[in-house]
Amino acid sequence: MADAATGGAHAHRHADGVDVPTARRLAHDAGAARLLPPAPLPLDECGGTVLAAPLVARSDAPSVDSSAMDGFAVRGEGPWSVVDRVLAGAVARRALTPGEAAEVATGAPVPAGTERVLPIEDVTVDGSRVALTGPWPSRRHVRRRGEQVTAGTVLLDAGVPVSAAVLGLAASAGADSLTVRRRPRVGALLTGDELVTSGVPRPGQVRDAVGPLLPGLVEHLGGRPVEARRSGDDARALGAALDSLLATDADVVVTCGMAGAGPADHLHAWLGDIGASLVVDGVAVRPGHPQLLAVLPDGRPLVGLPGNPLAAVAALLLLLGPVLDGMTGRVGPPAARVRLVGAVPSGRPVTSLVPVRRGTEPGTVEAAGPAGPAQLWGLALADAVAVVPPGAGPQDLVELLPLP
Ligand SMILES: Nc1nc2c(c(=O)[nH]1)N[C@H]1C(S)=C(S)[C@@H](COP(=O)(O)OP(=O)(O)OC[C@H]3O[C@@H](n4cnc5c(N)ncnc54)[C@H](O)[C@@H]3O)O[C@H]1N2
Ligand code: MOO
Repeated sequence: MADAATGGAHAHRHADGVDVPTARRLAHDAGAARLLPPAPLPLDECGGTVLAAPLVARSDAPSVDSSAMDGFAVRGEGPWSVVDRVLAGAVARRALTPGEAAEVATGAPVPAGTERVLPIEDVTVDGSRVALTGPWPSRRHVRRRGEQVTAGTVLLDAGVPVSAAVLGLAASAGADSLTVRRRPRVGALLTGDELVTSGVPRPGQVRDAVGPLLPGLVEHLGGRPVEARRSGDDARALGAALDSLLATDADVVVTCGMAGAGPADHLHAWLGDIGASLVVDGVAVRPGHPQLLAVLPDGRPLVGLPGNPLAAVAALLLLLGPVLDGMTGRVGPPAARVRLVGAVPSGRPVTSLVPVRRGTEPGTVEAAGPAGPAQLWGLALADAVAVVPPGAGPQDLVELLPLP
């Protein structure tokens, strides 16, 4: 690491950097310090945001007593005379008296006085008379008003990500808009003189693999990818590219490459020069230990990804994810914990990240494929990344970080 960078640095650093739980907590705290303001948004613009206020039911569900079946709402003993017809969108003309029936559609309001709904398959209809063909059905097939939810019920707490199901629930609850925190805008800078963006690289060149994976992962982690710029390796080019990226409205900056201590790694020096605070400078994890998190003088977080592509993904999962959670107030589900079977790292002194997929035995996962730091094959076959803590044995449960 370049000494110049320690000027503005406050991170406590040992050989490898901080441990994984500490890194994730520091990243979450840095994001939470930049909590985005809550804002009302129309429902159709809320997908992928995070609730900033609880979702409260605005009405009872169902809003009236309604039929759960296509059939006949009846009162008293049969046979019944059919006096009304209530299809979806309509309301009954009048209450039923004993011996009367109304034809009803599923979801339609039942007339006042309805005791039960007889499904169409359980009755015979003769002109305006309807009779039960068999014994009384065991169920009444009437959904009572407020049976599912009563007005004022808190359906979801602040912090819940707005999924497709949440949009549907919000609509059912009568909401036209939601108070949410938008996706933080994530600007990126990919560094490296050797990078090419098409074709098979010539000797000395490397095909950029992080640029193509970045938008999908940023999106998966709750951000909005807005810019992906490139810079060569010299210090001035890096500084100019970062300055111009910071002039955009990005809420978070991600860099790729230059996270290490090599001769062309000018990121630490630039961070030191501008007076950034280095919050995480290295994490005790394989792959991805040179990852870093800084807070820029204007308060924006910068996540530095190592150049090796799987190491870059490690940093996205361990640092960018928690930063974005902090900025949006997102509260994820409790971590899934499973047993990692097969050839797995065991008894290592630092945390290992292993791309995994569901194992054949229930409740297990197995390594998905080859996963060296510069290798994405296993990741492409994986549905999650397992976090294997230092010293973990083959029987231990491990946390899964889901992949898109
Ligand atoms: N003396 C040491 N050398 C290295 C160490 C170390 O501790 N001591 N750590 C190694 C580890 S681990 C990693 S990871 C890398 C980190 O490197 P940088 O973040 O400084 O990145 P670069 O040097 O620019 O690149 C490393 C490697 O990755 C390739 N790369 C970069 N960007 C991309 C991209 N967008 N797509 C595909 N591949 C990319 C680059 O060509 C290099 O091969 O440092 C190790 N060295
Ligand atoms: O972070 Mo590095 O890729 O572990 O090799």
